[in-house]
Amino acid sequence: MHPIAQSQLGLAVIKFGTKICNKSRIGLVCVTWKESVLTPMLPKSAPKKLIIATRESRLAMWQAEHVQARLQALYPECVIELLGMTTRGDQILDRALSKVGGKGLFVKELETAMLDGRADLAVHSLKDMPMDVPVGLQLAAVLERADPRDALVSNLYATLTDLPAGAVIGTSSLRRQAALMAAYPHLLIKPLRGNLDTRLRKLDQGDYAAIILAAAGLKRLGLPERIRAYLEPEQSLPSAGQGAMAIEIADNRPELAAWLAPLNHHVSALAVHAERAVSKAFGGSCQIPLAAYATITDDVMHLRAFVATPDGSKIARAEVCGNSLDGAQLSAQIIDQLQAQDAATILAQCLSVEDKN
Ligand SMILES: NCc1[nH]cc(CCC(=O)O)c1CC(=O)O
Repeated sequence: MHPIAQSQLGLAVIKFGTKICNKSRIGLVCVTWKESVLTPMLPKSAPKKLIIATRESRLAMWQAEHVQARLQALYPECVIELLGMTTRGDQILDRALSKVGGKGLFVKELETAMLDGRADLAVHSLKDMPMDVPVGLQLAAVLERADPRDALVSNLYATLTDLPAGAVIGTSSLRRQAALMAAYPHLLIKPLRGNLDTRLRKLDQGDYAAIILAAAGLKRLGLPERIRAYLEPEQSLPSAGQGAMAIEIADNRPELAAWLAPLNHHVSALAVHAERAVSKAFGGSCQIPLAAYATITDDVMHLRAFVATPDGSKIARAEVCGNSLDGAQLSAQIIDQLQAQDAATILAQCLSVEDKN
């Protein structure tokens, strides 16, 4: 196995395992390792002023304003301000994210603002957050997950099966690319970067026959009518955390963590933590085509994942069901299943493709 993959596999299981073991199973509220998964009661004190760091894309602003409104409802007396920031991920638009350093590019400036005391919290799309929360920071809450599915957006075609051979599909996600190329080898995938508005503009200019976007983002921007078809998990398994927003804070602010805890959605948090443990085991970046998606019904978690080569020619798939409080064990089982299908070779292939680029 690739040495990086090997060490990361071990690490993920141990850390996630620690988290679950620390958690009380008799109903007492207890904040675990770096990410809290249970929702405590509303704290007795209330914040006087909160500054929310956010990227300035329309989606990021919507998400920050959503959190602002939720907090305002909880703490009517509190002054809540937004601090808009540009990240390197917003600036570098001419290269695939997988080639310029991945997810951290969208969150670093916001994290620095919190560590410097210029902001109290940052609101992120959880999908864009690296699997390792940097030292000094923690996830304080995962909000209730919205639609996790990918969506087909096109001015010409209503479904993926309508697309003719040679049609150009826009996506810069290696996960979406691998899923599409495996199922529709006659389609051409071309990179598509930029925020949602930019991507939609490029589609409307005629650069692509269709593009794939997250349904949640389109709905948040008030553009559900742009969705021509939903890609069900069987067609395009979502990426870890897709559709969920997260709140990040400095880890030396327990009172702030308590103020934000009522926004945590327990079931969504259980699902995305399991997904992120799988993603982390395989490097947790956007450099490899990786999907991890959990649903929870009646306390039963159904966790699915795949690791693929970028062209979709090799795909390792795994699936497990179990108690939703056993996310750590379920993700470890998924990782084992993927390894048994030679995920390490797939991963090594991705990394060597990456080296050549
Ligand atoms: N990678 C960018 C990104 N980050 C979060 C979303 C959508 C909203 C979400 O998944 O919560 C998107 C757009 C997309 O993938 O189409």
